[in-house]
Amino acid sequence: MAFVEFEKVSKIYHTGTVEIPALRDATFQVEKGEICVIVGASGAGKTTLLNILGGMDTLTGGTVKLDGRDISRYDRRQLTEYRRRDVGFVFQFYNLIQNLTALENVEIAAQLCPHPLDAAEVLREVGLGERMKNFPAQLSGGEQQRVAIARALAKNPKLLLCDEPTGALDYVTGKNILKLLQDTCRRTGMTVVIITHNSALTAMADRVISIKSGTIQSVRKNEHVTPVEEIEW
Ligand SMILES: Nc1ncnc2c1ncn2[C@@H]1O[C@H](COP(=O)(O)OP(=O)(O)OP(=O)(O)O)[C@@H](O)[C@H]1O
Repeated sequence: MAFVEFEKVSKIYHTGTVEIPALRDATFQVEKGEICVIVGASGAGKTTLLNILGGMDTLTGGTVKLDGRDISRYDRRQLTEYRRRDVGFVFQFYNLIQNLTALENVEIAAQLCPHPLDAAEVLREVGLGERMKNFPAQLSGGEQQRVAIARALAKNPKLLLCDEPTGALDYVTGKNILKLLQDTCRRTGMTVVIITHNSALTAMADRVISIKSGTIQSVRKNEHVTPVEEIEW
């Protein structure tokens, strides 16, 4: 049994009388502790897939299991609980609370879950030991994304989901963030799923899933994972 299992997952959005098939029979698996990069063009269905995996959206058909649990049958309350306890999210635009310090942003998320890590310790691990008392506006984009990653990690989640985590960052800063994600995955054994349109990032992944027009095109295990610092794009 794999850690993440998508089995013939479909998602149809309805806007008025128009049906938009965002996912069609999506089937794939991700093993525990892997970095999985899901790559595809704009509109391919990446966010839809990530939202379903993160319990933020429901599916039209199929089955999604995480760690043996069928999350696709969860009701709203169970999904809320799942999002709180089991999933850490990192978004393109950080989504920090502006009037809380870096430390408070991490603490507030940690308070939601039963077995959080120490917020200050996690901030030190992402390289922000000296900036904990700063507000988001006093931090660079890369530092804000580090806070967002610390916030996700402090929940001690089963799964870390990242939606274009470097989309708002310059090249070097983006690379540092990806290195942090790769190092964190290796150090903690956490399963990390990253969605991106940048196919260069597939080199850093243990598993590469390519998606086009809502259909999984290929699922590939990467035999030669490249350290982020050696990837160029
Ligand atoms: N809430 C929604 N209502 C209607 N259609 C939607 C909704 N969300 C997504 N779609 C449609 O579903 C398809 C897949 O969208 P999705 O956002 O998953 O793609 P994506 O690969 O993440 O794209 P991008 O890289 O631009 O974010 C698109 O055709 C999109 O317009």
